[in-house]
Order: sequence, then C-alpha cells, then structure tokens
Amino acid sequence: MPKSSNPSANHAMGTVAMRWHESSLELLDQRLLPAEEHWITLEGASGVAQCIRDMVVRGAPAIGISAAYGVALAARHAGGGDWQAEIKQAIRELAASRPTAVNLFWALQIMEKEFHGCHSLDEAVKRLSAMAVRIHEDDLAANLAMADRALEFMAPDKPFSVLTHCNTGALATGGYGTALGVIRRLHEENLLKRVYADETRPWLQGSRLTAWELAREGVPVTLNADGAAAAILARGEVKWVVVGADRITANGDVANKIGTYSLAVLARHHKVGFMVVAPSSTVDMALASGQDIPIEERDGSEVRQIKGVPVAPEGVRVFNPVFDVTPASLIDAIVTEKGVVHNPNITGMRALFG
Ligand SMILES: CSC[C@@H](O)[C@@H](O)C(=O)COP(=O)(O)O
Repeated sequence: MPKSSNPSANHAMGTVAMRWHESSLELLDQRLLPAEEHWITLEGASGVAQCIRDMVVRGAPAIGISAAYGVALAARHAGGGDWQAEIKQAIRELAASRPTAVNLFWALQIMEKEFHGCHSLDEAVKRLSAMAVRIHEDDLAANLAMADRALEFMAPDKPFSVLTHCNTGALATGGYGTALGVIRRLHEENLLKRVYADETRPWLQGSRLTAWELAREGVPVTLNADGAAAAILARGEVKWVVVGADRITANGDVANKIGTYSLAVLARHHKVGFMVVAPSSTVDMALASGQDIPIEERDGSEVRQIKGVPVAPEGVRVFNPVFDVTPASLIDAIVTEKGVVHNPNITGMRALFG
C-alpha cells in the first residue's frame, strides 16, 4: 500500500482528528462527539481558522498542525494574483484564531520561514504541504518518545491508577497523545489499573472526548465530575495526576485547561505526583513566567448552557477563562520528547531548552 500523506493514517491507533489530502483537509468535528462522527472538508485557510476558533479541532498540538495545513491550503488554492499576499494573509488569520496554545504560533512561524524560501507558487505549494506533513509527523513521533520517557521516569513496578484532565489524546495531537499517550502506553504495558477522567467543565473535553477515545480502545476509564477529584485522590489509589499543556514558560509554569491548577494543589496535598506531558513545541522560553501568558476567555454561554439547554438563569454574569496557570513549584515533572525537567525551575528549563 502506498504511504499516505496523512501521518495519522500511518499509525496503528484508530482515532484521528484530521486527514490531509493535499488539496483539502478533513477535520473530525469534535463539537459533535461522542454523539456523531462528522467530518468537515476544508479547502482554504479561512475555514481552518474558523474551525480552530469554534473548536471543531482543539488541543494545543492539533491546533498547530491544522494551522500548518491551513497555510498549505492557502498556497494550493491561491487565486493566481498576488499569491504571496494571500499566504501572508492566511498566516495572519490563522494566528488570530486562539491566543493561549503557543503551538499555533510555533507552527505558523515554521510555515512562514518555509514560505519565505519559496520563489514561485509552484514551489510554495509543494514545500508548504511537505512542511505541514512534517510538523504532523514530528508531533506523532514526539508523543511516542514522551510516553517512553514518562514511563522511564515513573518507573512503575506494578499497575497503578492515574487521574487526567481535559483531552490530550489522539484528538488533541498528531495522533497518540501527550498525557493520554502516557496513559495509553501504561495500558499497553499492563501497568494501568484505571484512569479517572475529569469531565472538564464547561466544554466537557473529558467526558465527550477522553472517555470516548479510551472506551473505544478498551482502556479502563472512569469518568468523574471535576469536583470529585479531591475525593478520588483521598482514597490513595491514584499515584499520578497526568495532564497536558498549552504553554510552558521559561520558569516552568504551565498553562493548561481550566481546573488544572486546582488539581495540582490537590495532588500536592495528597502527596500524589503531578506530571505535565507536552512536546517542546509547547515550550515558550520567550515568556519569563505564567503571568505573561494570554489566557483565553470564551463566551459565557459555554457555562450557562449545555448543548443549548440552559443550566443557569438566562443572562447571568459568567467568568469563563478556559485555561489557568499552574506554578512550577506544584509540578513534579515536565516530560517532553527532549527530556524530563524534574522539579521544574528556570535552571532546569534552560538546561533543556536553551
Ligand atoms: C495535548 S493537548 C494539551 C492541552 O491543549 C489540553 O490539555 C487543553 O487544554 C486543550 O484545551 P482546548 O480548549 O480543548 O483546546
């Protein structure tokens, strides 16, 4: 069988968030899961930007990869006039889609650099597509490497349970997962007793996506309301809380899905390990600390309603930051494909990321 240009298709895991076809990109509409598996076909960067904004595709690495494909589509479908202006405009539009996950800006920077090296539209079409595929493939490889490193670091001698937050699996990445990749690997090695998945209010990435991904692969998953996490950790069965990241700053602070910070506080109180798993594309050494990270706030309707059904008084004032910052001091390990930063601080981060 010829090698597909869709990197996810070349991996054994069944779950994929996107399919690349050179002149179009298909995204699995994550807003409709688990009720419906519906794919959206896109032929331009504006559509991809819209899908990132509306969370058809979400998760830091997956956002970066789809944006890269968006730039490739802009070249492929350039109108024939000023193709360079069209590609630049596409990059600007994609960059404005969501603010917190640095993977988006990281991927766009790579695509922009590649674009600047192109002397014709023909060359841009080929090179930008190849680079987007490479970004996708590299992310998948990084996920697999992080799973190796995390297991080496945890050094388990018998099966144990973990708790996770949000969705960090194949749907959020190039195809295996960051935190969920580690959990998959534990399961593959018969070292996972059970994974507790926070439902992750308000968007419910945990119940709609993580529980779906894991259940269809036969990974033992128990879904819990976010507020149950303390009671679960108090029972002593969970050895590690394992989460992903949207941006990690030079001092080791981590922005991740809202509720991650509370989990880190809980983990420290219960003497449970707290591990962050993220590719180096999530590291932003240009920002000194988590205070500098732009935190996205989304519409209050995401809290007031579930699937359009009111769960709060109409028009009630809502505060809906969708990420929070966990201080480095509450984190036991940051696992990347380049290595593990144990008890992260600026020295450990610089040693690995310069
Ligand atoms: C591998 S995904 C890591 C993070 O991106 C994930 O935990 C998260 O916060 C996703 O947020 P989302 O708002 O769903 O894009």
